Amino acid sequence: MPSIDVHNLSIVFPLYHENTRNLRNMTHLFMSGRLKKDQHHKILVEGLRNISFSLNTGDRVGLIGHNGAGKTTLLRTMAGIYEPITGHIRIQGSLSTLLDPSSGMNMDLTGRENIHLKCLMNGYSQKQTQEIEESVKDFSELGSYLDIPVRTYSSGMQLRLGFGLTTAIAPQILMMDEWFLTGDAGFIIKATKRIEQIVQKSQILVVSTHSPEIIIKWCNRVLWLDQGFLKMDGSPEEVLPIYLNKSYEEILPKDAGNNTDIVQKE
Ligand SMILES: Nc1ncnc2c1ncn2[C@@H]1O[C@H](COP(=O)(O)OP(=O)(O)OP(=O)(O)O)[C@@H](O)[C@H]1O
Repeated sequence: MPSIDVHNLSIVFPLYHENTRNLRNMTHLFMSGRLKKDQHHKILVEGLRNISFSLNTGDRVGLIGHNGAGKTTLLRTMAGIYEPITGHIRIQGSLSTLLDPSSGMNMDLTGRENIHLKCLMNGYSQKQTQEIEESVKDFSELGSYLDIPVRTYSSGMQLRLGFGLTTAIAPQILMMDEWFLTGDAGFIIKATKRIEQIVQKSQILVVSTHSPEIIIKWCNRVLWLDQGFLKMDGSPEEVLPIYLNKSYEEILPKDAGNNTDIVQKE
């Protein structure tokens, strides 16, 4: 069964930029107590501070928190991009991430070659590879661009390819940053539909978002990060009213009762 166990996790970032000597630029970080000095007097920012939680099958988690709270850092650490300085993360199950459109993509290869490479790395059969290629081709609408190097793509084209490829097969665990649902209006509609299909099939979802609508639609659990700490862990009904300082009825989208494509909550 897929699961995620995060225990006493802390992440720090060294600050190398010369502006770190300018105290005015750093006031908000000083105020929050998130700046430290190491033994060489280098300034460090605490991205995450002593976080613990466990996720199991059926958990559809919305990560919320104000700018700089640590949402992206937590997603990136769970995805294995950042190394914890203390604590540990244990993940069981197949994991896909929608964090960076070009991540895992070889920019010198064509879109089609990248599809084949990913399928090869995942050990997919020839038949599965053909199906994935068809699915990505349809979704991305890249046409003949699929046969030229990815480095020549616009950022929107990279997004279509990365999104199409990552969502072609439903993983057991899906992690995504909500900014993935940006782009032109047509793409957002298409991407939202595809995400909703994959969200229904995935057994654990973690989405970082500033949107209460996404949480109400997709999530049955909310982790509220504040200044790098885990401030609250509960259902949307429990956490959102406190976070937004509104009643749950005020937060509910007006058409919530009529929405037919809402993901079923466990
Ligand atoms: N590469 C980095 N180097 C230095 N500091 C960083 C780095 N990445 C993040 N931080 C710091 O870590 C803290 C958490 O940042 P993070 O990007 O995780 O926040 P967030 O909740 O995702 O914010 P937002 O909603 O604005 O995207 C912030 O104080 C940020 O300045």
